[in-house]
Amino acid sequence: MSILQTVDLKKYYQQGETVTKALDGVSLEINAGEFVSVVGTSGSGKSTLLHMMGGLDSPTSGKVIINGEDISQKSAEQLTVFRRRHIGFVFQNYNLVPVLNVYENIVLPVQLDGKKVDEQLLAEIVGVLGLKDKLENVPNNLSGGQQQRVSIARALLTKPEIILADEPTGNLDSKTSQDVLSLLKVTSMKFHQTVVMITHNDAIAQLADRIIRIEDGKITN
Ligand SMILES: Nc1ncnc2c1ncn2[C@@H]1O[C@H](COP(=O)(O)OP(=O)(O)OP(=O)(O)O)[C@@H](O)[C@H]1O
Repeated sequence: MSILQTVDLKKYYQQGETVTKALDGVSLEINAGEFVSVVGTSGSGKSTLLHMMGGLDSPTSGKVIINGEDISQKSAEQLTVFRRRHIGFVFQNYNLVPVLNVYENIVLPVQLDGKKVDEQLLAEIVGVLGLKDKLENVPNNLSGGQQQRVSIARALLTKPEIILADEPTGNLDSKTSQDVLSLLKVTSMKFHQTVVMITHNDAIAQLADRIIRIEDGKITN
């Protein structure tokens, strides 16, 4: 069953006379539970695609359909709520709040949504990710790999159907990258999530169930 679909998605940027076709007619379908990587060289359109899929930016034309809903039709406020409830983001630079400890960082999106923290799920997630002993640390006292595991825990706790990861291992060495990604794979399977991960690293991409290749804003495979 398709959980995420893009239909002839285009994103053009105009600067003066120049038009950059960051996405130039991308149609793809991702099934529920799939772990997909999006691979392409620098400037090929990967981040633009992920931003459109996550409703962080709107397309020039085309559709993004998540769970049967066309998110391109939503207002900015509707999108904010939709993102918080359905999509988890993992970024290369972790995006943790430095003054909050690990526990506070992980529960922040749930609290922002006015929901009660599922402490049992949280305990399970931090157990799998090996963060049980780190809950009171602030991010600065953690290694890059640990910080990325915190950002994965934060994404998982809101129980999103889809996790969008933009170069999640971009700042990590290759051994830590493999460890963090294996954990992302295990946890997303355990909690029945779909993962779309951007990378320009072919070895990392191979860990996915399927690889989508993008070049000059077009899918090439
Ligand atoms: N806000 C913007 N204004 C103008 N051009 C943009 C903007 N954002 C992206 N682009 C252009 O769109 C194209 C695709 O950019 P995008 O960031 O999606 O590539 P990418 O594959 O993620 O690259 P990288 O791996 O270097 O992050 C590039 O040519 C980029 O310069």
